[in-house]
Amino acid sequence: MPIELPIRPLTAETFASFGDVIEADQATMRLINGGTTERFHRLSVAEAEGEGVIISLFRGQPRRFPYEITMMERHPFGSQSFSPLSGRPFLVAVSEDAGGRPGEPQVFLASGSQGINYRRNVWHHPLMVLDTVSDFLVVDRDRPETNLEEFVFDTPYVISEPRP
Ligand SMILES: NC(=O)N[C@@H](O)C(=O)O
Ligand code: NI
Repeated sequence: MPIELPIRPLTAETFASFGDVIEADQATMRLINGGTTERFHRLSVAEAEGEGVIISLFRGQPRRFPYEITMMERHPFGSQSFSPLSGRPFLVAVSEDAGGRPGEPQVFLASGSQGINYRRNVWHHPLMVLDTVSDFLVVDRDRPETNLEEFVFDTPYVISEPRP
């Protein structure tokens, strides 16, 4: 029987042990370009060992609910960020590491104005888009085929509804 997972709102505090939330944080803001632009500086840092950092666009198909989380993945040699280009909310599922395997996933609802950057080697579920096809700007390490570890759960988890 799948284990039900609750959804929580995404905040910098609740996400801190997994990575950073990319959003307009006034504490980081500095005015540039003659005062015409607000720069929210250094919201996160891209990490990549042995390969360059690249920028890609992911066009994700929406997940159907109830949605089973049967696996998690991680990227041992680099961080991975997702920033919504379509301005649409999406789900983020992350796990603490429990002796080389993911613990119970924690699920967050990211708003359309929030992105996330998974720190290097953090267990997460692949992109979970809601409702309609959505585009995301992704910053991560080049050659993803050499930077992927996956784990399949014995017992799946389930997200019944896409909203808290
Ligand atoms: N495979 C790929 O590039 N995407 C995943 O890493 C993901 O987290 O969506
Ligand atoms: Ni990933």
